[in-house]
Amino acid sequence: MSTDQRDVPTTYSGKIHIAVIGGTGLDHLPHFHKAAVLNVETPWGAPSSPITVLEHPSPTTGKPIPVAFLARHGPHHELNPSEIPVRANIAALRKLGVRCIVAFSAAGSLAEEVKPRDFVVPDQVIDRTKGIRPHTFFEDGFVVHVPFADPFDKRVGDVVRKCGHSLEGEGVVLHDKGTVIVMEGPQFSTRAESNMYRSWGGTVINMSTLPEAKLAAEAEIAYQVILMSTDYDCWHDSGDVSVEMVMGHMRANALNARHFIAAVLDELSKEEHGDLVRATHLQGAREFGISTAPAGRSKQATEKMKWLFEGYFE
Ligand SMILES: CSC[C@H]1O[C@H](OP(=O)(O)O)[C@H](O)[C@@H]1O
Ligand SMILES: Nc1ncnc2[nH]cnc12
Repeated sequence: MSTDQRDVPTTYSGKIHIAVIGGTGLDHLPHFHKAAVLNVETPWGAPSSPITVLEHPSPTTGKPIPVAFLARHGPHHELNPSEIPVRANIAALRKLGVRCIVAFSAAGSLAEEVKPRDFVVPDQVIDRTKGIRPHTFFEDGFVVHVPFADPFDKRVGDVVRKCGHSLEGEGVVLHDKGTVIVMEGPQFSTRAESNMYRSWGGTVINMSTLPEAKLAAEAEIAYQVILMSTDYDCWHDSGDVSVEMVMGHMRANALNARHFIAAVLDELSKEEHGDLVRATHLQGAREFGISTAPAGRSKQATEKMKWLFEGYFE
């Protein structure tokens, strides 16, 4: 353990509403004050990594606003996309008070106009995971069906888009919408699959946006992912995707990615977004959407639900 880490508190008393989930090439956020590092246990196990609490001064009030940061693949990228304990990640963040997540992920481009190093703020998703990832909180005697027609939160998405465009003069290229195909992995696609996804209207492809977005929706958390294109996948004649290619583009564009996230955190820390980061527009949706009648609810599942949704189901 570094001296730096030894000195950081392991508890944090305030509520944290905003979180960033980082992926490949973005396993920490430097240049933020590290207020705490938390080890949170959930009924779904431990999250991918300890959760770092960063404090970000609000540009309007100067007040330090806490932001939770979680490295999706673990502190040393030891979890492949199918192994990520996504339920524990989302549950741990919700328990800390998080109601607004800005996720970040590398993605292959399926469209000529989305060049490597461009950013995409998608508005749709197609699920090509294979059912091997636990993907719901609502099971084992506690059935809830959640709307998912618009998989990302439009309000958070619009804040993210505005911030991305404000950085255009600094070399950020942003595509305001698109469909992300989420595949199982860890192998990349075949050429036939890549061409099929293009024919479906896919804009970009990755392995991590699901079930993350589905579980956030279940947990009444406003969620938007920012994708950075790191390759043209294998449909393109510029060379097949490899980890070296992904990492090369990610490293080369890391500064833009960090500026983008900092701009989003600046904006979300403003008082005018208080309701948005508390997701008051989503609040309470799960409490009354249960399909299972009280007599059919298992005690074990109900306990987990009470843990996750404090104050509901009393
Ligand atoms: C190292 S390339 C594959 C990897 O990159 C994408 O996203 P993330 O940023 O979460 O790592 C993709 O989903 C895969 O996990
Ligand atoms: N081409 C690709 N396919 C799936 N996931 C990716 N992550 C980055 N590039 C990718």
